[in-house]
Amino acid sequence: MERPILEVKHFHAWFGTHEVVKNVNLTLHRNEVVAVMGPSGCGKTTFLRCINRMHELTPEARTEGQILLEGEDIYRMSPIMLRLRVGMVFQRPNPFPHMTIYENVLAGYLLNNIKLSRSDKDAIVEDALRKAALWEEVKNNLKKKGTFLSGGQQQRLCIARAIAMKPDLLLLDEPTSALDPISTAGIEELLQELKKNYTLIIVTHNMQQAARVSDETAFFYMGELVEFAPTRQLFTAPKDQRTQNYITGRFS
Ligand SMILES: Nc1ncnc2c1ncn2[C@@H]1O[C@H](COP(=O)(O)OP(=O)(O)OP(=O)(O)O)[C@@H](O)[C@H]1O
Repeated sequence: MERPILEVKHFHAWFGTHEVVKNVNLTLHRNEVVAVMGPSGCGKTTFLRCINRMHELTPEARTEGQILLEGEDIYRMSPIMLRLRVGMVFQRPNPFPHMTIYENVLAGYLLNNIKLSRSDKDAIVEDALRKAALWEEVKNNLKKKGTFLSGGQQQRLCIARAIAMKPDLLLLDEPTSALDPISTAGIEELLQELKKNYTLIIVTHNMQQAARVSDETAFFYMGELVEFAPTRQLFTAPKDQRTQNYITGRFS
C-alpha cells in the first residue's frame, strides 16, 4: 500500500495553557476528501492551522507530537517550504486586492520570488483556473482586479491560487460559509473534481456538506478527535455516543 500523505501522531496544540487539540492521531491517504466537523470551539480551525504551521504564528501558541507529510516531519521543515506544499483556502475569499486575476493565481510564485518564463506563467494560470472551474468566466478579464469578481468566483480564484502551487495537500477552512447556496453548490462540485488530483481537508460546520463532499469524516469534540471513519459509516452507525449526539442535533 502506498505511503499515507499525512500522518498525525499524538498531536497536541495549546494557546498559552489552554489545550485545544488533544492527542490527535490520524492517517490520510491520497485523493481523499476529509471533512473535519464538530461544535464551535472544538479545535477544528486550530488543528487545520497546525498542518501548515500557521498556529505557531500566534504568540504563546505551541504544539507537541508529530505531523508527517509523506513521511517527513513538518516541524523539521522550513515553514515557507511547507506552505508551498500545503495550500490553504480561508473562510472569506481573500484575493489580493492590488493584484489582477492573473497575478492572484501566480501569487505564491511572485511572493516567494520564484522566477517563471512568460509561457510557463500563462500555462500555470490557465491550468489552475480551469481546475478551479473559473477559466471560461475570466479568460477575457485576466488583467482585471480579482476583487471585481463575485464572492463565489473570488473563492474559486483563491482555490486556483492554492492549486497553482501544485500542493500535496489542500486545506479548506469553511470555504463556503460566506457564500450563497448557488456558489456553495459550485464549490462543492469543484471539490469532487479536485480530489482526482489532490487530497483535501475541509473544516465545515455543516453536516450536510460533510456528508455530500467527503469520503471520510473526523468528528472533534472539546479538542479530542472522537471518531474518524468513512463518512457514510460515521453518519449511519457512529461508534461513539458523542458523535451520535452531535449528528442527531443534541448539541451544535
Ligand atoms: N488566537 C487565539 N488565542 C487564544 N485562544 C484561541 C485563539 N484562537 C482560538 N482560540 C481558542 O481555541 C479553542 C479552539 O478554537 P478553534 O477556532 O480552533 O475552534 P473551531 O472548532 O474551529 O471553532 P469554530 O467552529 O467556532 O470556528 C477555542 O476555545 C478558542 O476560543
